[in-house]
Amino acid sequence: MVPRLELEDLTCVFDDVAVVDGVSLGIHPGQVTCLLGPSGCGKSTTLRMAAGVERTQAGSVRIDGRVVADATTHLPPEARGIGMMFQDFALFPHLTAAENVGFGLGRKDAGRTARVQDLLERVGLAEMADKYPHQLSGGEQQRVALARALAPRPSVMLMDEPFSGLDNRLRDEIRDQTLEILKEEGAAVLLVTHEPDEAMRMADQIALMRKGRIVQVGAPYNIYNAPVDAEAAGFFSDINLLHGVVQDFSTDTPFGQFFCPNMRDEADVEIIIRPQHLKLDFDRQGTGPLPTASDGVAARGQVARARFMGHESLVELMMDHDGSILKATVPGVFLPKTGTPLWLSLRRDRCFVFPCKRQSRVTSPWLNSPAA
Ligand SMILES: Nc1ncnc2c1ncn2[C@@H]1O[C@H](COP(=O)(O)OP(=O)(O)OP(=O)(O)O)[C@@H](O)[C@H]1O
Repeated sequence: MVPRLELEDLTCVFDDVAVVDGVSLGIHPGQVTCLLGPSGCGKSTTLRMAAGVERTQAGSVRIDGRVVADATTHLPPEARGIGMMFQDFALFPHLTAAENVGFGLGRKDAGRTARVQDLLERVGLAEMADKYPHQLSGGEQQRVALARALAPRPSVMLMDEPFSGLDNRLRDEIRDQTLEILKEEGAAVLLVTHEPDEAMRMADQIALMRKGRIVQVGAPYNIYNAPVDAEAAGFFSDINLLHGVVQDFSTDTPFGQFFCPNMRDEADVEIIIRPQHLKLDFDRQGTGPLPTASDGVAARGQVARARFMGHESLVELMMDHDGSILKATVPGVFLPKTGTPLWLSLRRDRCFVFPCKRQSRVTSPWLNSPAA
């Protein structure tokens, strides 16, 4: 099946810098794709090229197989059959909620009133139809903006940080409502965000972007559980990072041996693990837990700090073997005193081993860097 929205090799150069560099992506009807990445990586510029607000310098944008932009073609945004929603909502202040929603529908459109009414009901604002934007809360304005963007039944929805103006309390609820309506409408959705949680919550597919390029595309589960590199892993959560050196396709660590297939001898490697995949155990007069196949060998440290985070506790251990700090999270309340000896093991199926990309070679092979 041809994707409804196809970006192929999109490139945008500003002042000799490629801020978007060969981006390709396909989005099917009813699918939400989140373009996720740090500030300045080129997400909005990509979206703006898809919308037609920014000219496409190289590559192409196709909607339902039709070229709407390439080096020689440029359909304006209103001729592309897209809905757009940006972070400032940009409602017309002199129009009521109902008039805002109906704005993109022709005055002679027979179904106009019914469509406006239906959308206002679905976003839970039927009672607010005659209110002006300044009489609505931030969350209500966001919902009017959503209804307005969806009113002409766009085949593609382009959304740039559409929830960033909302306070935290409202945001989750509105995200869920928005997702439900987007799914009902069946548009292909490209949503820009710099928040991993938002992408995990909303996306069928996440496209992770860095320095103008897409570095990984996949379902949230796959991106989280099989990151392409340490930076991708660190984008979604705090991580622990151990360094190792390859010898005979493996590296030895105080937590046991890790395989390093296809890596040459003497190569530096990084072993990444998220804090929730470390296991803590009591000291038992210095003996610690026995090694197991799934958790490898345990290593000892002393509690440097323990904090209660709400639904879990974060324990930082200073490791006996090199003085580095490793972080482990434990469900519920676990607040051992500073200096308490504890043993730490790593869930080996949750460790990622990557060639080290960093330029500076570390002095201690087991040094744990601050989380990315
Ligand atoms: N019109 C422009 N002229 C020159 N540089 C620009 C222009 N628009 C964007 N840039 C630069 O391109 C880079 C990418 O910007 P873009 O807005 O696409 O990033 P982003 O990933 O959406 O960031 P954010 O999450 O902060 O919005 C930035 O370094 C930005 O300064």
